[in-house]
Amino acid sequence: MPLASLPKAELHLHIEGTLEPELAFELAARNGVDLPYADTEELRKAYLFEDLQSFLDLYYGLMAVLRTEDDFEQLADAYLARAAAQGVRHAEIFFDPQAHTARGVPIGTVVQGLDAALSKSVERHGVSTRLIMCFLRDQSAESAMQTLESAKPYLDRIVGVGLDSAEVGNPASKFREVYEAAGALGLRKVAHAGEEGDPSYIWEALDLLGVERVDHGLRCMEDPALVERLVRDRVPLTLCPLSNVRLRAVDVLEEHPLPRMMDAGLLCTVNSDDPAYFGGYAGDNFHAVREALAIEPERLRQLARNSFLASFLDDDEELRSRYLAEVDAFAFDD
Ligand SMILES: Nc1ncnc2[nH]cnc12
Ligand SMILES: [Zn+2]
Repeated sequence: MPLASLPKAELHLHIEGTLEPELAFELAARNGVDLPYADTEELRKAYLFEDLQSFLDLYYGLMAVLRTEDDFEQLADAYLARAAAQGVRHAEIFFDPQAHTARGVPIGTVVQGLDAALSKSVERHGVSTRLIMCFLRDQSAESAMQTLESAKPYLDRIVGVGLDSAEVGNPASKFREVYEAAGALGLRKVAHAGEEGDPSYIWEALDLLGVERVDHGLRCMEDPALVERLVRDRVPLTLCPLSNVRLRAVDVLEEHPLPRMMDAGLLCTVNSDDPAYFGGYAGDNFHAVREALAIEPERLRQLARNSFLASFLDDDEELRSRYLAEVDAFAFDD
């Protein structure tokens, strides 16, 4: 079987980051939104990012086209179809409520629209799903708390909370209270840390927020004590190799620390982050790291196993076992 069909879980995926230019223009026309680009080609040409912030500016701007439940359903359904075609069997999907409520789109519209796609995903695409609500770390702690409060009617559809957006200058400590409150509501906890921020951002996510998984975690390699802690506690890292190149967290994929991270005993997973912007979905990321870093088949299998082990499928161990058996049975032929 081709590598793309290696069964895998995607654990670091922003649904808003799956908005392909074609769909953006379709939704813009439907909703009467003017985009500052002539066509999809011109929009794609703008995808040359210098860092995280230059990406976020474009990313939040393009979200203007997402307005109705149907828009969110269509967005999520298109992602699930693409992910399924690249071997994704389970997806834990981030969304950014504040990026929509700030534009007057209620959180209920977002969750109900996404849920309309997610609730049909097993049947339509053979992909099980979970939904994770992220707080924007460049907004205030009060806004995060209000967002958690506004999500209360929808918590049966949300498995956990995350933290994303501009990292440097917005440490995890700012969100200690809201994570405590989320934990008290039974929500799982993850956070972006160590993408652009130094290792202290990862320490804070672990020690102050009590996260179970670290999104990115790339810069942990600068701190041996931190690596030791992550290995000891088997804290999964959701790495996004193509994203790291596009946002210049690493210069070239050939220099990505993934092999060294695996050698160090870290529980690494490979994910796509914002695939419409960074040049590839989950299977494309696996393919790219295999080519650039010469990762051998048994290590690719380990990455796929890790994705299910790191997932929040502990509420369905039978399903997790089935997925792991699929990974073990996979025969590489390319
Ligand atoms: N890579 C990333 N880092 C932080 N926030 C994000 N939001 C969407 N993608 C992100
Ligand atoms: Zn991310």
